Amino acid sequence: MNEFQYEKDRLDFTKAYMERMIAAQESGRAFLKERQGDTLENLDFQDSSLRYQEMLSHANFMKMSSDQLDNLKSLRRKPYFARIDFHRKENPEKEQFYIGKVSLFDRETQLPIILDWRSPLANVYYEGRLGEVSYEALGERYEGEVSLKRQYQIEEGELIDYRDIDVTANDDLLQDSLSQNAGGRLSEIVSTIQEEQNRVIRADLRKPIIVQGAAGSGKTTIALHRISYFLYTMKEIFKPDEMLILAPNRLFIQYISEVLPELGVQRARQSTFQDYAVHTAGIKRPVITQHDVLTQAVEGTIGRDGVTAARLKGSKEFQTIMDTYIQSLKKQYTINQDFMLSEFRIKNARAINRLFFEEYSYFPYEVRVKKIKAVLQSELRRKKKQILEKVAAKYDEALDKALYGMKDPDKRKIRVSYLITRKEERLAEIKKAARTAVASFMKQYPSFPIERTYERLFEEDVFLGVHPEDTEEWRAVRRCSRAAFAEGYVYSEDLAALLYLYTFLKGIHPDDRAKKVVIDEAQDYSYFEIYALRRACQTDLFTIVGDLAQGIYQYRGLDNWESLVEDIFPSASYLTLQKTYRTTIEIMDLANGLLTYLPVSLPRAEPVVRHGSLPQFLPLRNGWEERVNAYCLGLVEEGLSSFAIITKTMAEAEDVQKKLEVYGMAFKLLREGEESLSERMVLPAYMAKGLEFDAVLLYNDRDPFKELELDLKMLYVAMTRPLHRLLMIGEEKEDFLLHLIQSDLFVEV
Ligand SMILES: Nc1ncnc2c1ncn2[C@@H]1O[C@H](COP(=O)(O)OP(=O)(O)OP(=O)(O)O)[C@@H](O)[C@H]1O
Repeated sequence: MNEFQYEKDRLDFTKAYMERMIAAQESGRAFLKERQGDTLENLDFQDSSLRYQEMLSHANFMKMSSDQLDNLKSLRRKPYFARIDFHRKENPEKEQFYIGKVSLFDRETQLPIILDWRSPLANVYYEGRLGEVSYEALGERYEGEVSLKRQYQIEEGELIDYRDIDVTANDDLLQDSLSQNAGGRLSEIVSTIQEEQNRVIRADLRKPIIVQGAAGSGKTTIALHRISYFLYTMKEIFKPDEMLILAPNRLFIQYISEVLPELGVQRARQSTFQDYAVHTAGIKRPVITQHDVLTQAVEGTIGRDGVTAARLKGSKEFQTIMDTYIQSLKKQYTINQDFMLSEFRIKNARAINRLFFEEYSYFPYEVRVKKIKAVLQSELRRKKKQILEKVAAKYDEALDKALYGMKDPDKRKIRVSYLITRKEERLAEIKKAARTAVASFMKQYPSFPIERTYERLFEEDVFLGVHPEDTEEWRAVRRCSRAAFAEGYVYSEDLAALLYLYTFLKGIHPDDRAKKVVIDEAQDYSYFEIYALRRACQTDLFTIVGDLAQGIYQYRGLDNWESLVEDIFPSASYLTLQKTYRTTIEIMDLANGLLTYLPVSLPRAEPVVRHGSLPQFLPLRNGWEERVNAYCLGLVEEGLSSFAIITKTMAEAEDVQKKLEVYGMAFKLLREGEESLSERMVLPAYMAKGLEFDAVLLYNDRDPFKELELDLKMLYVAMTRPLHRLLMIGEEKEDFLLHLIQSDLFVEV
C-alpha cells in the first residue's frame, strides 16, 4: 500500500473512531438526562440526601461528558497535525504517535489514538531533530530515537498532503499559517510552535519566567499556550479560575478571548491591572488612567509634576516609602490597656500585643484584629462564668457571716437585705459589662480606610515623617497627588500603592488571589505594580512577557528586566524570543531601522522568511482620500479584511475618521475603554499595542513623530502591527522619521 493511502486510512480510522465515541457520548448523555429527569421528579423537598447526591453526581458526570464531547467535536475537522515515529530504548518496536490538540485513547487498549500536544512525549516533536532524544514524564526519563517527523495538511477532515521534516523551523506548515489573514483575532498555533517558543511554553512550571520578545515574536500567543500547558500538566493542583491573565486594555481582552476556548483555558480570569486593583482593593474614586496621562504626555500638555509623580510612584523608592508608612500604621495597633471585665483582668495588654505583633504576624492587620477579637470573646466567655461564681461566692460568704455572726436582728436584717440586693446588682452589672466588653475594648484599635489612609501620606507632616529627605521631586509628587485627591480622583499610578496598602491592612480575598499570573505587555508596568501584584497574590508563579522596545510608558514603565529578577523574582528564568512571525521581512526591516535610535540596546527582530511588498509613503495632497479608498479596495480584492488607521494622538484619530466618513469610508473610531474590535478601525498608536491587522495605514497630519524615545517607540509599535501591508500617509516623509531609515526600504507612491 502506498504511504498516502496508509495515512488516508489512518485518518479515516481516527475519524470513524471519533464518530463512534461521539455517538456513544451523545446517547449516554440522553440516557443521563432521562435519569436526571426521573431523579428530579421523584425528589421531594425532604428527600434523603442520598437522592440529592445522586442528582448532583449525575450533573457532574454530564458536565464532564459535555466537555469531552465538545473537545471531540472540535477535533473532527482536524484530528491531528503531526506524527512522530519513536523507538523507545527498552521497547522492541518503534511506535507511531499522532499529535493533536487533545488526546484520544482507545477505550479497550488504552493506547493513544491521538496524543495531546502538551503531553511530555509530544515535546519531542517540538524540540529536537531526528535521532536520539529523551523526555521526562512523571519524574522518569525516557530515551529513544525519533526516526520520523511528519506534518499533515488536513482540511475539513480530508487529508490533502503530508510532509516529512527534520527541524520544525521554516517549515511549510508555518509558512502557510503565516500567509493567512489576521481576521482581527489571535489564534492558536499548536501545530507550528517553534523551538524557541516551545522552550518558553514548557519552561519550568514551578518557577517564574520573564520573556523579552521582539514585536510579533508570539509573546501573547505563547503566554496563553503556556497557561494551557500549565493547566494540562498541573490539572490535579490548579483550577482554571485560579489563573489570572493581565492584559493592557479591555479591547485586548476581547482580542485574545477567542483563542482561550481553543486552548481549553476559557475559564482563566482576564483583567487589566487597573480593573484588578480597583476591584480587589475596593477603590471607589474614579481613576485617571495611564492612557490619560500618556495622552497628555504625547500631546505635550502634561505638567512636569505629572510625569515626575508617575515615574516616582512606580519606583522601588516609593515601595520603600510605603513600607515605612505601613510600619508606622502598624505601631498604632499597640494596645496600652489590659482587657478587663469590670475590675477583673481577662487578658493583659502585653499578651494581646504579642498576639498582634508576633503570633499573627503573617496576617494582614485587620485580620489580626479580628482574630484577637475572637480570642478575647472566647476568653471572656470562659472567664465570665468563673468571675460570676467568684462574685456570688464573695457575697454568699458575707451573707453567711451576717446571718450567723450578727446578733442584732434589725441590723442583721438590713445587712442581709443589702447584701442580697448588692449581689444581684453586681452580677447584673458584670453580665451587662460582658455584653459590650469586647466591642468597647476593640475600639482602641485604629481603623484605616484605604483611600483616606493613602491620601494622608501626602500631607507634609506625615510624608516627612516617613521620608525625611525632602526633595523638589517628592514635593512635586505631593502637589500633584493632593490636587487629584482634592478633586476626588486617584491616578492609575496610585493603584499599586493602594493595592499594596490593602494587602497589608485588609488582606486580599482568596477569590482575588490568583495562583498563577500572566502579565502581557509587561514593559508598561512599573516596578512597584509588579511588586504589589506579587505581594497581593502571594505566589511566585508569574509568566511575564514584554518588549522593552515597545515601552511607550517609558516615563513610568520598566526600562530593564534585571530589577525584577534581582528584587522580586530571584528564581526567575529569563528567556528571549528573537524571531518574529507577524509581519513581512520588508515591514520588519523598516521598523528595525528605528530600533537603532532607541536608548535601550535590543537585538533586532529577525523576521521568518516571508516576503511582501515594500512599505509605502503617500504624501498628504489633494485627493489623498480617493487614493486611500482605491488602496483599500485593492487590498479587499487581494482577500485582506482587517485594516487599521493608526495615528499619533486620539484627536488626530477623531479627525481622520471624520474626514474619511465624509468621503464615504466607514472606519470605527476606537475610544478608551472600548471593548469591541471591528474590521476597520481608527485608533492611536498606544491603543494598538498588542493588536494586529492585515494592513495598517499610518496617518499623521499635525504633530510629526520626532526623534524622541516616546515617539520612536510609538512609531515602532504602529509599524509592527500589520501582517501584510503598511502605508504611511503624511505631509513629509520626515514625519514618520523615514529620513533616519535607509531609503530603499520603502517607496513613495
Ligand atoms: N509559531 C507560530 N506559528 C504561527 N503563527 C505564529 C507563531 N508564532 C507567532 N505567530 C503569529 O504571529 C503573530 C504575533 O503573535 P503575538 O501577537 O503573540 O506576538 P507578540 O510578541 O505578543 O507581539 P507584539 O509584542 O508585537 O504585540 C500572531 O498572528 C501569531 O499567530
